[in-house]
Amino acid sequence: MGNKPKSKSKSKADRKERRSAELDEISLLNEWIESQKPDSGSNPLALKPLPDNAPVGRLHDGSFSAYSAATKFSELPLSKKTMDALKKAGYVKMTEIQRASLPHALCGRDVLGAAKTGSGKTLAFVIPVVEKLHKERWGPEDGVGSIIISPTRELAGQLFDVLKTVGKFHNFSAGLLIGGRKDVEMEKERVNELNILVCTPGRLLQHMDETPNFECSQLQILVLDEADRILDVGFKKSLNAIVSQLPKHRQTMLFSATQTKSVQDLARLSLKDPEYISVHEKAESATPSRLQQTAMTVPLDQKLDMLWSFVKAHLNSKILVFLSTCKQVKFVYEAFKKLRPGIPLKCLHGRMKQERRINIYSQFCEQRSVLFCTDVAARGLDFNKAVDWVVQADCPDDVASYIHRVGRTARYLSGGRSVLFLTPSEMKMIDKLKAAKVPIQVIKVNNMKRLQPVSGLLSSLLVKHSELQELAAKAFIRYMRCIHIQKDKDVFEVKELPIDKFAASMGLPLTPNIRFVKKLKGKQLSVGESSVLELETSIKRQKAETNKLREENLDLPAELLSLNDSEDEDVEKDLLLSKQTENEGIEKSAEFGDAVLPTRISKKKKKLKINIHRPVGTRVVFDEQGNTLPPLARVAGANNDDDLSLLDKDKRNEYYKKMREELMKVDKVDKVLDRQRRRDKRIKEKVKRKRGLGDEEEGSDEDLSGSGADEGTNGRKPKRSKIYFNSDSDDDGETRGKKESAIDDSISLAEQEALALKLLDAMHQ
Ligand SMILES: Nc1ncnc2c1ncn2[C@@H]1O[C@H](COP(=O)(O)OP(=O)(O)OP(=O)(O)O)[C@@H](O)[C@H]1O
Repeated sequence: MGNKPKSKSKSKADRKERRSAELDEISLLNEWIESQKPDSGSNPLALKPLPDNAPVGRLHDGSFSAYSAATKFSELPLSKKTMDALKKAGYVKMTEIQRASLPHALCGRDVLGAAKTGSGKTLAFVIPVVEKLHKERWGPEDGVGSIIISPTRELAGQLFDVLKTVGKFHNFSAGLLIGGRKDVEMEKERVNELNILVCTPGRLLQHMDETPNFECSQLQILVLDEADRILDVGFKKSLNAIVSQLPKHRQTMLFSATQTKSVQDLARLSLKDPEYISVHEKAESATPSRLQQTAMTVPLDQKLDMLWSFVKAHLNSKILVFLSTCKQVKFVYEAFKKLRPGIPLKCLHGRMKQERRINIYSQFCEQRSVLFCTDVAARGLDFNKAVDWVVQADCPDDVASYIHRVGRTARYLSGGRSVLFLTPSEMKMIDKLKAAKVPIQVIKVNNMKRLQPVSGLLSSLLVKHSELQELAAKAFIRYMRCIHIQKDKDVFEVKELPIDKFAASMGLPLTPNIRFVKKLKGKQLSVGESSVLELETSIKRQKAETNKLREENLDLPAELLSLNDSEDEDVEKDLLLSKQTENEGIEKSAEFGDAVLPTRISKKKKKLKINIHRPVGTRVVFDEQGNTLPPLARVAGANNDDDLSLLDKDKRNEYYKKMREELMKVDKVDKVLDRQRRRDKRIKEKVKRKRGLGDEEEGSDEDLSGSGADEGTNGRKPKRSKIYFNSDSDDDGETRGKKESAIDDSISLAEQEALALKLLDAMHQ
C-alpha cells in the first residue's frame, strides 16, 4: 500500500519526462524542417544525395543536415516513433516519388504528386499525415485531424493498413469508413473521437450528413489518393459536398499515377501554390519498366475461347482478368468455374457484399489463382504476392484506365506481364496507348489450333443450368450497352461487332434483343446480322449512361447508387423483352417483380417479334442450294409466318428435355468411370507404398488439379486431376466429400469432350 503513491509518482514523473523528451524532439524537428526547407518549386531529385554515413539532424556547428537531398528515410526529419515503424516494416531507401515529395510535404506544402503505378506513392502521403498530427500533438479530444479519401473500399482498406504500419508507435486513433459495413451506427458513435479517417467519399458524406456533431473544422491534412478518379465526374457531387464542409486552411495532397492537370479541379480543392511533382514525366514510358505489355486482336466471338485457352496455359500463375461489367464477371466466373480449368477461380465486383469482397481480396493476395474483376480492382491495389499476369479481356475505357489496370503487376521492384485483347474494331486503342508512351507490342496468335474452344461447352452448360443462361443473357446485354455508351467512338462501336456470333460464343441459344434507342444523332444504325437490334439513345443519354456505368463499379454515395439500380432495371427489361419475344407471352415476367414489368413490355412486344430459338447443335442452317448460312440469316430472309414454328414453346421444351436426359446419361457413365478411376488410383498407391515407393506419391488434391500436372510434356493433363478439383477456392475449408459432390454440379471431362466433338462436328459439317 505504502509503495503505491511512490510508484504513482514515479509513473507520473516518467510521463512527464517522456512528454518533455517528445516536446524537445518536436521542437528540434520543426527547427530542422524550417531551416532546411527545399525551395518552393525545386526538385529534390536534382540534388546531390548526401554521402553515406553523413551526419544527420543537428550538426556540430548547430546547423542541420539537408533533408531535401535525402535518399533514405533516416535522413528525413521524422519522429523516432515513425522512424522505428518504418525500420520495423523494412523500409530503408526511398523511392523516387518519396524522395521528391516528402521534403515538400513535411514542410506543410500542398502537393500534387504523380508517379507510375507501384512506385510507393502511399508512403509519400501517409508519412506526412502521421508526422503532422504528431508535431501538432494531436489527441482524441482534438477530433478529426486528417482525412484520406480513396475511390474504392478495397483501396481504402489497404491504405488503412499502411497507416497502421507507419503509425504503429503513435497514439492516434484512426478509422476506416467505407460503404457496405453494417456497423454504421457504432461508427457514428465513435467517429467523433477519431483523429485520422481513411474513407470512401460516399461513407464520409454519409457521416457528414447523418452523424450528430460530426465535424472536421480542425482538419489539418486532406489527401486524395487516385485523385484524378475522385475528381472525376462520378464523384463530383459528393466531393464538392465534402469539400464545402472542410476548413480552407489545411494542407492538401493529391496523388495518382495519372494525375489531373485541370485547373478547375484544383480550384475546387483550393490548393495553395501546390508543388507539382511528376517524377516520371520525362521517362520513356508511362508504365513500370519491368512490365512486359502485349496486345492481340481477338474477334469478339473468340474472346472467351482465347481467355479460356490463356487460363489453361497459365495454371501456375496469379492472374487478374479485367472485364467491363459486373454481369460479365459473374457469367465468366460461374461458367469457367463449372468447366474446372485446374486453377482456383475468384471474382470481384462492386455488387458483391463487402465481407465477401474483403475475403476474396485477401485470398487472392495469398493464392495462385485467377481473379475475374471489374475496374473496382483497377486502381491502387497492391496484391501481396506479385500478380504474374494482368489480362484485359475487355478493352479499357481509356488510356488512364489501361495504365491503372496493368499497374496491378510489376509493382515496386518486381516484374510482370500483361495482355490486352482487342476486337478488330478496337485496334485504334493501340495508337492511343503508344501516343501516351505505353510501350505495348502487338502480337499475332500464330497457332490458332492451340486455341481451346469453349463456346460449345458453354452451350451445353447453359442447357443444363438455366440460371447460367439468364446470367449469360444479362452479361451479353450489359456488354452491348457498355460498348454503346462508351464515349470514345474511335474505339468502341456497336455496329462493328459480330453480335449474333458473340451471343453464340457465350453459349446463348439465341441473341437477346436489346432495347437500345433507335437513332444516334438522328441516323438510323444498322447492326450487321442482327436486324432486330435498334439503337435509340441520344448523345445526352449516352453521356449520362457512361457515367452511371463507370460509377457502378465503385463505392458510391446513395443517390448515385439509385441511378445504377435504374440501369440494372434496364438490363432486366431488355432481358425480359428477349424472354417475352422468345416465349410469346409474359408468363415469366413475374420473376422480375411487378415494378419492372408494366407498359414498356406491351409496347415493345409487337416491335420485337423476330426471335428464333437456336438451341445447341442447330446453329447451322442451309439455304435451298444446301449452302450453310449464318445463324440469323434464316430469320432475316424468311417469311415470319414460317418462322413462328421455330418459336414453338413445346418443341423447345421437348428439345431441352431430351438434351437434359442425354446429359444425365453421360453423367451417370462418367460417375461410374470416375469412381473406377479413383479406386484404381487407391490400389496403385497401396501397391506403391507396399513396394516402398511411398515418398514418390503425388501431391494433395489441390496439387493434382494444379498446373504441375498440366504442364506435362505433351501439354495434356491427367484426367483425374480435373475431376477432383473444385475451382471455387472460396470455400477453403471444404471437405473432400463436398468436393466430390461438387462434381455432380459440373460437366465432366468425358462429357465435355463428347459434347465438344459433337458440336465441332456439327459446326464443321
Ligand atoms: N521505400 C520503399 N521501400 C520498399 N518498398 C516500398 C517502398 N515504398 C513502397 N514500397 C512498396 O511498393 C509497393 C507499391 O507501393 P504503393 O502501393 O504505395 O504504390 P503506388 O505508387 O501507390 O501504386 P498505385 O499507383 O498502383 O496506387 C508496396 O508493396 C509497398 O510496400
